[in-house]
Amino acid sequence: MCRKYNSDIVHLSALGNSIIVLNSSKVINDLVEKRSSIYSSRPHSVMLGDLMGWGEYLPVMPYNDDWKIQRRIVNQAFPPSDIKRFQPKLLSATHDLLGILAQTDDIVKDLQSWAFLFTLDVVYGIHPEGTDSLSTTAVQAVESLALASIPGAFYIDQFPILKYVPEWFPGATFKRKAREWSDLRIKMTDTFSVTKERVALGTATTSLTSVALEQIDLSQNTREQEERIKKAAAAAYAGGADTSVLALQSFIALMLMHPEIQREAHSELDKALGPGNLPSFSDEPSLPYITAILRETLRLQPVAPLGVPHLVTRDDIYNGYFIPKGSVVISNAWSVCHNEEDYPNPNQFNPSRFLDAEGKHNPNLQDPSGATFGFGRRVCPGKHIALASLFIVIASILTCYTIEPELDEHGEPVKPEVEWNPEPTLLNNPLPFKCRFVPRSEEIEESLRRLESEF
Ligand code: HEM
Repeated sequence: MCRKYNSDIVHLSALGNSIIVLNSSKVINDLVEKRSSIYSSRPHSVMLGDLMGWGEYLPVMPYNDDWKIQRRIVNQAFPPSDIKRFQPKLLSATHDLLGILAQTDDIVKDLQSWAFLFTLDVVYGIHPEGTDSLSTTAVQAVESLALASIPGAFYIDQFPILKYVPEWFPGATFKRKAREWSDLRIKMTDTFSVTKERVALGTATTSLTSVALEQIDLSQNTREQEERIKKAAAAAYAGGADTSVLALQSFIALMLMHPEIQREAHSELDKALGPGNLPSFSDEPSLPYITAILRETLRLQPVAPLGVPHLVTRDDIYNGYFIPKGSVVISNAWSVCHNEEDYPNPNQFNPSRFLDAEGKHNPNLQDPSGATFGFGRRVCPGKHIALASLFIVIASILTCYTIEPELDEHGEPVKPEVEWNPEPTLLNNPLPFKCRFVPRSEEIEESLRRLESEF
């Protein structure tokens, strides 16, 4: 539509709702960034907000004073300038993952454990063993959030009156689902009490929750402050886990389809690290190709292609267009990331586009993380943690393994073909695929054995 009407701003009308789609960095910057005081709310969702109870949690709540306070809690714990304090936690979760990849029979499950391990540790300072019930609850709660966020998944959002239908009423399965999913939210939010106890005992490790608890103002209502920390922590936990898994799934799928790019990455890693050594965060400056792979993965397959919708809270005029208060605003990250002017041959997976002729970072090319983590005041507060965790896990997987196609019954490699889900989901996921993680050398196998014995 953007091309057809030669406009990077498009208006849609659906059941009386006004939807504005912004298709270029320029309009997104002009509106969602520069006029962020009126472009930062969220559309109301009956299913997510009222029935499942997520209405007072960061990703779902409207732009108000409570949002600002909860947002500050997360920003103070994750200042972009000081992600270092969480690096050991990210490294530890990555090493746990490395140990199991060679024998994996369910990649998605293993990636979920990695993401929940590091988010649980970063948000609550908890390091559970294996399939701990805390992770299981969180996986289910996040799954329920994702299902309820699928546009049009529940009629209730188009016909809010249905929320008064009793649970036993024929066809009211959405109400039973909402109750079960709300129970999961409550259980997950309660993870807070584990950290609170540890902080009181002096045994807590640094986490979003411990940092926030230490900053509680004892002269004010402490119960209210704790409630906000609880919700901010649960939002960060929920916001971080699924998204990171999807980014990593896309990376693995792209590596499977591009052995030539794996070879290039292996060569950079071997030169920078030497035989048998695993990467650490301090290696990042000498691994520009790995960073380029991360950027290109997020660009080609953005995790949230249409971002998360914002809501305009005041009438506005832009370039002669009237934008009514209450319009839903969709910042089209996909369109920004596939813009041919910035990224020639945008559908091609080509990490080298982010490097200059000497193989260093190309400062003239837009880093797609400016679009893939959202915009304005609602920009993802976990962005820097997410980028750090993805860098270390990508560098570590490529150091240890070659990602290869599965073998057929004759021992021949099956041609890898991965497709991404064409359904209108909020998050972009590759459809299920199989692959093998083949250790790259005996030295690496030895390092992996050492890791296993350490954990
Ligand atoms: C690859 C990983 C990730 C991606 C692609 C991602 C992407 C996003 C996007 C697109 C938004 C919506 C921004 C907007 O409304 O404009 C968002 C919001 C959010 N993200 Fe992330 N995210 C990731 C990881 C994380 C992590 C690791 C955390 C926390 C540890 C986190 C916590 C949140 C929270 C709490 C929000 C809601 C912010 C608000 O509404 O004010 N995310 N994220």
